[in-house]
Amino acid sequence: MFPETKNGYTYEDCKATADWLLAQTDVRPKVGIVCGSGLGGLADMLKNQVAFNYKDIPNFPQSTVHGHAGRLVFGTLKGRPCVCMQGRFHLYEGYSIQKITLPIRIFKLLGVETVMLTNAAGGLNQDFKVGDIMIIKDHLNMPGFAGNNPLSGPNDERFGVRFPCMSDAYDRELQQMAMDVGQELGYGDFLKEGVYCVLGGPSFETVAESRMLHKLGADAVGMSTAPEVIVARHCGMRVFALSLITNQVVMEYDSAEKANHEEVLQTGKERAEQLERLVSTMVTKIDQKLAFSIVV
Ligand SMILES: O=P(O)(O)O[C@H]1O[C@H](CO)[C@@H](O)[C@H]1O
Ligand SMILES: Nc1nc2[nH]cnc2c(=O)[nH]1
Repeated sequence: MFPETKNGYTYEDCKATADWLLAQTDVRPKVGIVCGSGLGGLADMLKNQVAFNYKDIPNFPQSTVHGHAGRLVFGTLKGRPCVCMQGRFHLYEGYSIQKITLPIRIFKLLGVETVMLTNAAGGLNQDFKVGDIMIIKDHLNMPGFAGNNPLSGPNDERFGVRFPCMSDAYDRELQQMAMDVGQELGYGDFLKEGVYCVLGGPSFETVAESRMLHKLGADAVGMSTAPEVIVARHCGMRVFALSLITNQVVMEYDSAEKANHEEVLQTGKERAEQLERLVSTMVTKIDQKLAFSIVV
């Protein structure tokens, strides 16, 4: 419906999409959620849903990956207004990095203040097990090292500054809240924290690549999230992100294990319930915190 400029969408394009959505729902979301591979069940938890297929939303790309339904769902999670991407976009689908992060700017223009992202990732940290939930405390943005950053191109100050700080990208209070909620829910044994590394994909890592990433300080590796985080922080939203460790990355040449998307989706199914409870409990606490900060 709108032309994609060389460097992505303009502020006005994003605003047109946000206004189109706002005209069709009374929900005014304060929290925006992005569901990772096989983790779309979170969106199904929303009550009083108003849902849009991506193909019907002006400017939106289409989901092409199994495990990403391709729906934007508005509704309430435990009474709190939310919007949820049931399916995200990845560089390897052939979209530009500006296009895969476009929904995050639309979140901002919908009124979202906090973004919560989930992903499926391979475990590099040798203490991690399949099924662990890793609270992301930092990232290594490998496509960014090669110049593929979602903020490349002209900067529109209405979104944010030219050179945004990323040393505080992952909100520390929300990380602590996740730890506390996880302990309350009895998840202590499988709740971890660590550094997420994004690669372009879609091929999984070689043994040499995995060993290198581990040495560089990455605890988990995937093909998403960091570009979305950069865009969210650029436009001033708070960010919380977690990885479900869906597979153990192969680090030895004599291993019989082979990374595959079916295992990723299967692990997602097995941990879905706990992950959904963690995120939905956090949403209620974030909301209370916002209400409190308005009162004082
Ligand atoms: O990051 P999400 O979308 O959870 O998906 C992860 O799972 C897929 C590989 O199985 C890749 O797309 C990887 O990024
Ligand atoms: N790159 C990468 N992405 C993943 N997503 C889920 N598991 C993996 C993995 O092992 N490697």
